[in-house]
Amino acid sequence: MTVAAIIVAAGRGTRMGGDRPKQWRDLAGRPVLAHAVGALQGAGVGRIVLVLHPDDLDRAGIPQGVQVVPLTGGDTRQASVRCGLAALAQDAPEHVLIHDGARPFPGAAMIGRLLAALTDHPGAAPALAVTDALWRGQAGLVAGVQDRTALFRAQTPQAFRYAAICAAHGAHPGGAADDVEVARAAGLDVAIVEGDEDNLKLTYPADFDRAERMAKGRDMDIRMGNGFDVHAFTAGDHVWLCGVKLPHTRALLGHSDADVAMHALTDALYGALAEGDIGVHFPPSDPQWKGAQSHIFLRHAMERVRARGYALANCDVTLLCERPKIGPHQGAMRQALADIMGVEVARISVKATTTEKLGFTGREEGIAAQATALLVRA
Ligand SMILES: Nc1ccn([C@@H]2O[C@H](COP(=O)(O)OP(=O)(O)OP(=O)(O)O)[C@@H](O)[C@H]2O)c(=O)n1
Ligand SMILES: C[C@](O)(CO)[C@H](O)COP(=O)(O)O
Repeated sequence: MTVAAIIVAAGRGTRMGGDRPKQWRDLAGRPVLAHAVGALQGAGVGRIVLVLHPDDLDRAGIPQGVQVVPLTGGDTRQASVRCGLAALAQDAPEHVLIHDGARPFPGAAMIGRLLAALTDHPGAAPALAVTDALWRGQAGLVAGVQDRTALFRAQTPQAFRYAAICAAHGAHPGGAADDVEVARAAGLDVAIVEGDEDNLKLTYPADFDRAERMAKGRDMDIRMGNGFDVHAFTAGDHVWLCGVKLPHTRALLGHSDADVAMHALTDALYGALAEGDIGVHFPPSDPQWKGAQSHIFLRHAMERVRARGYALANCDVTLLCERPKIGPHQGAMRQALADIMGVEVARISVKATTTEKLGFTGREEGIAAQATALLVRA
């Protein structure tokens, strides 16, 4: 399944006011937009198109690792979405998430629910059931009550099969509030997926105050884990370390591919979640894991991280060995781990040390690895 995201951020924020559009205002140390981009990246979305107003293309603080597309063809949200869809056309993804740049906190668990719903439906959108009583008002007085049964508050990202939502936008006359409206006009079913109270849209100044309080609280919701592993050498001609195959005079012995570094990192993630270790999830007594490639374990640990609503802030892996020399392969190892974990390479560190020829690693009887991982609420 290939997934891309479009973040529409070309609005002028007239209801919020202020010296710049709301998505460019500072929220706990970085622009609102950077929170939205970081949250989607943290949820594993690697390809993001950012639709910006032409006046904003030179602004400081445009997030890294995204494709920037200037708004053309109108000044509505819908025009912004169409620009984003067109930008994805050349290498079309199967699924697309369409998100407001003015919503800084789209949670990873909610994004997981949306993508899962696309298996059975062409569209899926997050929403919260209305729980307050609803009134009609007139001249400052309550003029009547409104039945709230089956009413929902719509959020973004709204998720679609890419080809279907492109066709729906192509056929729509314009004037839709969101992409669910466009999809429904084309006859597409859109599943309602549980939204998230934290996924607020910044519309008025009071929303910004609430977001600042939330950002402070979220920054404190962090979890740390560490992992340690050892594998002995045996006869062979290569080792797997951090997902990279290195020619060597020996191999590492193990039930799986014996990627000792990836095992330590996987255990650090499970440890941060207090969800046991690799042996609990993939018992060595189970023959199906014999010879398994270790990326299966690491991917599973990252799925658990996201399902619990966290994102990886950073991780740090240290290999303890005399040989093979790790330095020349550090870049490839960091990239391999980033690809498997679905995070930016800048969040991953790989380094190595010898043990000065002391102990079992010094005698080259095996390799040890340790890892730490820091998780933050997504
Ligand atoms: N021409 C537009 C209008 C809106 N948006 C984006 O659509 C999202 C939701 O829109 P809204 O909250 O209405 O933002 P604004 O249009 O900026 O706000 P206002 O209506 O108060 O001016 C925002 O991320 C906004 O930047 C956009 O990309 N292009
Ligand atoms: C798309 C949206 O975020 C769904 O709630 C919302 O409709 C966009 O903002 P607006 O205030 O309706 O312009």
